[in-house]
Amino acid sequence: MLRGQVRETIALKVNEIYPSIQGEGLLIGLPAVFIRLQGCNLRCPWCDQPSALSFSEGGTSFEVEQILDKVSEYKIRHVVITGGEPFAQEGLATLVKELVQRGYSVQIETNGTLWQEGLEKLENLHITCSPKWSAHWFVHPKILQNAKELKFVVDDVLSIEVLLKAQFRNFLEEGKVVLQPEGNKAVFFKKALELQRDLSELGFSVRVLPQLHKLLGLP
Ligand SMILES: C[S@@+](CC[C@H](N)C(=O)[O-])C[C@H]1O[C@@H](n2cnc3c(N)ncnc32)[C@H](O)[C@@H]1O
Ligand SMILES: Nc1nc2[nH]cc(C(=O)O)c2c(=O)[nH]1
Ligand code: SF4
Ligand SMILES: [Mg+2]
Repeated sequence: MLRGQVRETIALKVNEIYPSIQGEGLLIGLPAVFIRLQGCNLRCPWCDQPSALSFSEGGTSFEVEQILDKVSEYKIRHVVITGGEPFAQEGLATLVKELVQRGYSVQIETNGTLWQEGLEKLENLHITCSPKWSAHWFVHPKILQNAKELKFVVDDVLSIEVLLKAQFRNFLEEGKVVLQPEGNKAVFFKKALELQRDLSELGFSVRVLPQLHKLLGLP
């Protein structure tokens, strides 16, 4: 099928597209265009993007071509696809491949429960996986094989036992784990630093990082 034909038939439900800086995780501080997709398969109690969770309400359907045009309006070469849960939109893989083909570096923010074929070992794709209690800490095997970092929200529930789970061990060993205090709250910064200390006593070093955009008053 001709490339143009594939793009015409694929549309995604978009909540918002906007420029900002990457406020979270190992790529923190990078200028980025955010593509926030609509709809999530989970419901985390403290989710800070409630308007992006419903599949039936909110969001606007855009063809891949239209999304690419919108992104090209910004002179920013890093694109963060988030949500909601991006992997819940079946056009994600096509969108990512089109962006990579155009020379963008692409990052996906995901809860890790879902996968789409065609995204294995893709150059210039950085998958950030944030495992969730609301999914009983399940992470799809293909996400574990392809993610570049794990980002855990530090709340009342997160424990060192979760962080030491076998499925997360090589991320710990490779220093690819970020602890992100829920809502930048002082109580969870304190807990994150305690977890970091306990992990370092076991020989693992993890990063404690804020949601920087919230401190800077950026979206
Ligand atoms: C809104 S989610 C969207 C992407 C995907 N559904 C996920 O959970 O990774 C983006 C990131 O924000 C984090 N997050 C959501 N609400 C938060 C909060 N109240 N405090 C800190 N991080 C939060 C998530 O854990 C995730 O890393
Ligand atoms: N500036 C900024 N950085 C972010 N990194 C991940 C975000 C998200 O909601 O996925 C996010 C966000 O909402 N804003
Ligand atoms: S998985 Fe992500 S978007 Fe979905 S409810 Fe949890 S934090 Fe929000
Ligand atoms: Mg956000």
